[in-house]
Amino acid sequence: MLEELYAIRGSIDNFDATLVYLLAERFKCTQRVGRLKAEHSLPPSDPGREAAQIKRLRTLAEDAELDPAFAEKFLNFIVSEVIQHHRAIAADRA
Ligand SMILES: C=C(O[C@@H]1C=C(C(=O)O)C=C[C@H]1O)C(=O)O
Repeated sequence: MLEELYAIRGSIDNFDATLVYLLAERFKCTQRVGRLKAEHSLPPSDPGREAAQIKRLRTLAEDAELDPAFAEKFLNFIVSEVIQHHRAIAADRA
């Protein structure tokens, strides 16, 4: 039993590592978007884009048998952090 538990935990650790790498790459992209927005005086957030992302992710989550409410909450958590970064980038340029 313990052998199986440790094996499963090994996989969980690998998944967590990929999440960190995925998030790091995503934040590199959003930082670039933040710099572009600041250069062109665009607002930090884009509610229309966010609504489209939520709709898409909820469908993907359903297909993947992941709770769509959780997928939405998770995206919102990340996007609010991104918007704070964009505000900081814009403030640095002001
Ligand atoms: C990255 C952007 O800025 C914000 C952050 C988003 C995100 O993290 O996906 C999406 C929309 C924006 O509110 C963008 O406009 O594309």
